Amino acid sequence: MSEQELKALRVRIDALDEKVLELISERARCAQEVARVKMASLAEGEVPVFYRPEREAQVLKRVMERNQGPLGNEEMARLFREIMSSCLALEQPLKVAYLGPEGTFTQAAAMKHFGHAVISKPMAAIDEVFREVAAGAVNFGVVPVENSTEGAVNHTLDSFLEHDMVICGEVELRIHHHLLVGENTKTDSISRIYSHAQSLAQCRKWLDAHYPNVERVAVSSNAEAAKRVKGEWNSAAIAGDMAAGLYGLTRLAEKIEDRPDNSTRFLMIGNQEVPPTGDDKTSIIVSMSNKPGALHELLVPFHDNGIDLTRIETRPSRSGKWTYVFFIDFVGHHRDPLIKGVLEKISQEAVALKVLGSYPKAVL
Ligand SMILES: O=C(O)C(=O)C[C@]1(C(=O)O)C=C[C@@H](O)C=C1
Repeated sequence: MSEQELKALRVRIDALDEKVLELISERARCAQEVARVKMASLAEGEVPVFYRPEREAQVLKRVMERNQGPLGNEEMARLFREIMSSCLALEQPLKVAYLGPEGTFTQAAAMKHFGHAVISKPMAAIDEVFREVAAGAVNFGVVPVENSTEGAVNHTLDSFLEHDMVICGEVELRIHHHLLVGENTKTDSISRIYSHAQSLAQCRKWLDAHYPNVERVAVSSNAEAAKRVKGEWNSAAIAGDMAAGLYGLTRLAEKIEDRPDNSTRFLMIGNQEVPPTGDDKTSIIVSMSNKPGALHELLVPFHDNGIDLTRIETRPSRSGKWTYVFFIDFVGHHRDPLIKGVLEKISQEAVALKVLGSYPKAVL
């Protein structure tokens, strides 16, 4: 390519950038107008709701449907995700608590869902994320709920039993783990590998094959593991890209998770009910009386109405030894007449039924 051709293309890019800039600014002004309208239509004592997850899901879906490349759908949606995040910040900067410290996969999930224009607050434990939301110190919280290799994150499920929380969104993240070392690490004398217990489990076979006699130390998060390695010459950490970047560690081995499709699902928790989008999921907690056939009774209304169950999990209930609660996710919104009927049927048989929330299926 000649210098002249390159120059001409850059002139075109500059002109396009100018238009993009103008359009983004126009969009941002529109969002400011939306905020004004929302404020003006408030009833006496009503609190404005600026963040609208159902609308955001629709915007992102539309972008993906209309995109004709060459950028991929996900790439394009990610760009719009950030534009919307900044537009929302003009209306109201969202405060989001997540399972920290900085550099965790949960932080990456929070950014994927809300974009980068939020004020994010790392918390030391899952329960603290719930408490921070309950106390009103933040608008939303982000917690991991299940991993495709290791299953349920029990701390999260148990926290739902203790707090009244509304689930308002979900996000799925592909989890890639790396073996990370610091600049002072003697890589042939590694005697300890730090990581979160879930991550150690997700890399169990790889560790058995490559570091069978090395001590595995479970710490509170992958980011904490990365932090520790920085100051030690004989240790390594298993963590992801964000933690590696944050603590300046290098990858001794990449993508060491036992299953290549290793993914984690995260939930956004808050106090805000989300209206239907037409492509939603609902999460409920049910406790049944301890009698034969109770689980069958619980599942029949779903089957009879052709409702797609996406997950069912059992946890010990807090109210008695050997009694259980079921966490169930299914496709549909609790305001759909069909789902309403099913929930009514279940509540007739159940000891207790709590709808944790209906929310748009993950778009990104
Ligand atoms: O449509 C709205 O209610 C808006 O506030 C606008 C907008 C956007 O930028 O598109 C911004 C924030 C909301 O979460 C959803 C959408």
